[in-house]
Amino acid sequence: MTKEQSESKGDNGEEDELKWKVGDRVYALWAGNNSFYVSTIAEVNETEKSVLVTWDDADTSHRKVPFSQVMRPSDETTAWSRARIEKRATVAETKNKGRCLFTNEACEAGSVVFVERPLLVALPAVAPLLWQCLQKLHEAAPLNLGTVTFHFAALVSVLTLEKADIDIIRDKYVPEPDEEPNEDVTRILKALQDAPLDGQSSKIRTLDAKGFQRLVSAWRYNSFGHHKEDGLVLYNRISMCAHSCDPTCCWSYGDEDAFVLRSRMALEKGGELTISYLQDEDLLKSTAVRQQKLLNWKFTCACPRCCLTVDVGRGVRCQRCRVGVLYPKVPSGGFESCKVCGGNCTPEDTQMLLRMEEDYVARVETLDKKDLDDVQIVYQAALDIFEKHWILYVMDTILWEGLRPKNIMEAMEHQRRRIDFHQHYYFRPTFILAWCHEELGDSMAQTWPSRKWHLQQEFQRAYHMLSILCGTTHQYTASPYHKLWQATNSASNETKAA
Ligand SMILES: C[S@@+](CC[C@H](N)C(=O)[O-])C[C@H]1O[C@@H](n2cnc3c(N)ncnc32)[C@H](O)[C@@H]1O
Repeated sequence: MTKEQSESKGDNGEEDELKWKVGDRVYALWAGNNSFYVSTIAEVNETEKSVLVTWDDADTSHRKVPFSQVMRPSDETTAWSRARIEKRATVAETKNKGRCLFTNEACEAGSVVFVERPLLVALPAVAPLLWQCLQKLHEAAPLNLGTVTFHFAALVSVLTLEKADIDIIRDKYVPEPDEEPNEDVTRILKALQDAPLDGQSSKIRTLDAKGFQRLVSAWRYNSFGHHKEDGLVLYNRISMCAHSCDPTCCWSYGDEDAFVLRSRMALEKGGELTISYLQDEDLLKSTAVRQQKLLNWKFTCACPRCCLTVDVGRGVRCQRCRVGVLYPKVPSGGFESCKVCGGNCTPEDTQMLLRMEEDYVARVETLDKKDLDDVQIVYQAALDIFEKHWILYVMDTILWEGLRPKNIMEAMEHQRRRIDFHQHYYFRPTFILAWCHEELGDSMAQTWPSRKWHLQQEFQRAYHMLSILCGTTHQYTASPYHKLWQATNSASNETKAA
């Protein structure tokens, strides 16, 4: 935390130690559970390099906090200078993943690695006429990428950025650096020659097609969808992060679309900083499905989860004893022998099970979420064949959401099964798992309000996970924290010690 305490002085890399003073509002680490809480500095001891804080909840324990465990409220949300980010993380070439990002310091689970401001946020409002023009072209004949956002962002880069920043974008990873302009790029440039673009047309009219193609691909392989609007955001350092299906980092948004990168687990100095290019939901799907999705970025993932030789997210019931669960070996496709009856799947059974799995996957993908009766029929039939399988998780999610307003008891069973599967297949903090616990706590509060220990347990789990994923001060984390507070109905240490 020492580095996070430093005051950033712009991009020249100078950093001064913060001088704390009485009355400063800060986040300080409460030694009761090693989480940060809001407080006010009551005393400063320069000799001991510590402060005495007054916790906002009037708790009187662990008030003495070393400087290294005190942060400004904005440190977790305001973008850091480039120099400060470079001190924290290094880009290095790797054998099989190109340039990747590594931490220069050991990190605790949940600590902020850095906060980066966007290089560019390409939203329709930045160039409305250009946006409309591209939309019209897309409506007339759909662009191959299925959206105008990549072409729009590439053009907005040319319109709004200085050459140095455009060069940064040109340097981003693209699968074919020498790619010739494709039909969409040529068509768009042609159409824009006569379009009214608010006096900015000359920059676009002089843009060469190959350069435009490169920018489109750079945006395609390195940007993030904007979290609120139809548009894209590109970050410089973050775009060096490799993907992993067991990512070492997670992120949330800070001020002005800043990217807050946090370690999801404890990391040693030099450890790789990875994120997931897939949504949390997809991290719970089989290795084959994840790898298929990652082909969008044109690589075959070789992360630790993808290298496992057995896929424990694709369990089937043993056909012989009906008790054991069999998992397929990858990539061969045969099933392991049953750990209960010791039986082996015959080649015919293996073929039959794999075919049924394919059929069910296809069926689940086309389920109408509103038709709960149909979902329940498919679910019940699938339970006869599968156990600890990701398609059951997908149906448990549909049934939890659909049944919740109508039949809370039944819905809760599906929520419990979602938690069980998540913990079985991918036991790391994720927003999905945290919210599963929080929602289950909400349902328990409605159904059995007297079972305090149970509510507390669900809210505590959600709170601790969200503290890692987005920090103790984020609004997402505040939600289970307040529920926990209400459930325990106490303003004492008990609540924080949760
Ligand atoms: C956003 S870029 C990351 C930076 C890139 N490595 C570079 O050299 O600029 C995404 C590309 O990095 C590579 N990459 C990322 N994660 C990978 C992984 N787990 N395995 C193999 N390649 C990966 C792929 O080529 C992917 O399309």
